[in-house]
Amino acid sequence: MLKIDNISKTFFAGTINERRALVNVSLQLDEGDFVTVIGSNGAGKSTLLNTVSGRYTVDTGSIAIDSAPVAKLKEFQRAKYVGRVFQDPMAGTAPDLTIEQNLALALQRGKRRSLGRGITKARKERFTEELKMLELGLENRLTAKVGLLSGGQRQALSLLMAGFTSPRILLLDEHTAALDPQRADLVTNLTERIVAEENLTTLMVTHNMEQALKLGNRLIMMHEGRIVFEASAAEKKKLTVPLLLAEFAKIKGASFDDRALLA
Ligand SMILES: Nc1ncnc2c1ncn2[C@@H]1O[C@H](COP(=O)(O)OP(=O)(O)OP(=O)(O)O)[C@@H](O)[C@H]1O
Repeated sequence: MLKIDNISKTFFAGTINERRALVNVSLQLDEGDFVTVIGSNGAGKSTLLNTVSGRYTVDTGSIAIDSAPVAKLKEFQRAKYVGRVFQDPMAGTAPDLTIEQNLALALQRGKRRSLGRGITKARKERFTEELKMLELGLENRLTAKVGLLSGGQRQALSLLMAGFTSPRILLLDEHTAALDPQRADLVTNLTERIVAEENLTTLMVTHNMEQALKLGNRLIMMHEGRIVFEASAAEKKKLTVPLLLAEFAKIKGASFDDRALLA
């Protein structure tokens, strides 16, 4: 489904600001795999998602979605494969368009865009049904501008839109981090439901360890551009927050020792 093979990405290579964001990263997701990604600040988590979505191209290595090589495709050319929800609730939806216009746009993703004939009666019915699922009452506000919604409501809508056309890969980048605990729980539960119902292959970055353990069937930990710890489905079931923290400590200690050795 998603095959990331030995990719590397360095920003500002050869300058004083050089940042090795990804170093020889390989990762394979089978259909329906839901991998949670944790790691310290600057570990390369967002860059990993950005190289899958096409926001950044890789320096070396390859990425295949459904066996099709995509590493050289531009972001818009990958849009038909990839659904994405960002940390910023404002990023996934268009504030000046109504809820139904946003949903119509999401349906058009990867196809030729045309807003005019986007909102048919049949579509309105579908939108109403899908919005009911969110249990936020948005089905009664189809013609309300999205800019009027709360962050949590927008994030729930973004998630619905990202899952709308059953993307081959769903990328979630700290998509509950900016929400208050109650809304974060709501969006977390919604994520679980949408991913399960659509059997979406998903990569989710989170700083919340409980969320990383609750969601998904596999887990990876990144540090300094590398995947430093991987839990398979069976291993993930046995993981706890203290065990993850112990892994973190071990890895940070190890890299400190490495640096000490180099000094
Ligand atoms: N567009 C960019 N230009 C320059 N450097 C970048 C860019 N994007 C990321 N980096 C650098 O690449 C490294 C990895 O960043 P990335 O955002 O992927 O980390 P992250 O694990 O998502 O961190 P965080 O948890 O803090 O969001 C960092 O050193 C960062 O400064």
